[in-house]
Amino acid sequence: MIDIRGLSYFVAQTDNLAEWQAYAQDVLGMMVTPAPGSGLYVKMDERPFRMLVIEGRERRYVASGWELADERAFDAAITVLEQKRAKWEPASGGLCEQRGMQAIAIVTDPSGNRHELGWGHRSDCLPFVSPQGVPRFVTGDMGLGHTVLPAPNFDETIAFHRDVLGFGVSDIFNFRPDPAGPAVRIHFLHCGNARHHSLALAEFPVSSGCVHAMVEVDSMTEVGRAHDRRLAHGVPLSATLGQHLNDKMISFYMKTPSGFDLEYGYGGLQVDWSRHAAFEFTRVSLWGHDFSVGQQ
Ligand SMILES: Cc1ccc(O)c(O)c1CC[C@@H]1C(=O)CC[C@]2(C)C(=O)CC[C@@H]12
Ligand SMILES: [Fe+2]
Repeated sequence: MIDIRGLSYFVAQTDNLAEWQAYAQDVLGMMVTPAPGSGLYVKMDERPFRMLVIEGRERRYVASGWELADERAFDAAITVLEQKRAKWEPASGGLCEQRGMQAIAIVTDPSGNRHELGWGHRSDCLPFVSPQGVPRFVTGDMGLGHTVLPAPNFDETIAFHRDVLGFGVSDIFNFRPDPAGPAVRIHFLHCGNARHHSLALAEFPVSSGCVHAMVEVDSMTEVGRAHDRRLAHGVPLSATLGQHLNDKMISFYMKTPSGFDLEYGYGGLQVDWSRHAAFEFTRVSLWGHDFSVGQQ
């Protein structure tokens, strides 16, 4: 079984790096440095980056970077990919250099999402000093947060993530955009850390390549302060403040310059997986999270 430790980083693309730089610094409260070669490193903890923004014509999500413990775990992952006859490709030296990893195996899931499995992140451990005074983001061994990816080819995509990549199902939601109409499935998946979900798969296509990515702060005050900055900088709101039923996260959603949403939250559940039983929940949130604001 592949033993993924957490969401290490994601890669987003834009035709306007300056816009992403201002968004990261002024709204998210994160640090920005040039990435090796080209692009931007967005830093939110002691690692050099957790988001890599590259330049390209389309504004979109490019890839999810998943962390393996060490070279032995990486070799074991390759063995599993071979055994399960999953197509994979080694990343070039240049790509590993830009991602700051020792080695990366690139896989594409059955819905076309790109995943980079890597080991040995490079770090100078320089402290995170937020330009907006955000004390800290909740990362460490729980990874950068979570990502929600489109999975129109749902059954095969879930099977790939469970049986090949080794994710476990945390819980499931059957979303009915029209209460009388058919449900679209959203499954929440965990890996080798306590975060309730590092990945969710949603049974619909998304042109930007991602439904949303989530970052977590350690106080409600910081969610409120981020919301003030969103408003001050005119960033469109995608869902109002609310609290999820499954992971108890209190969050709001806003647009990123790459076309997908970013969830900015506090208080996500940390789970002891040996005691957890997966369940189906029937409401998005305990309170709030009006997604209709994003449609206006
Ligand atoms: C339901 C849920 C639980 C925990 C989360 O971190 C989380 O993001 C969600 C919401 C998932 C989902 C979404 O992100 C896009 C818009 C969706 C499809 C809705 O309109 C309701 C559920 C939403
Ligand atoms: Fe989320």
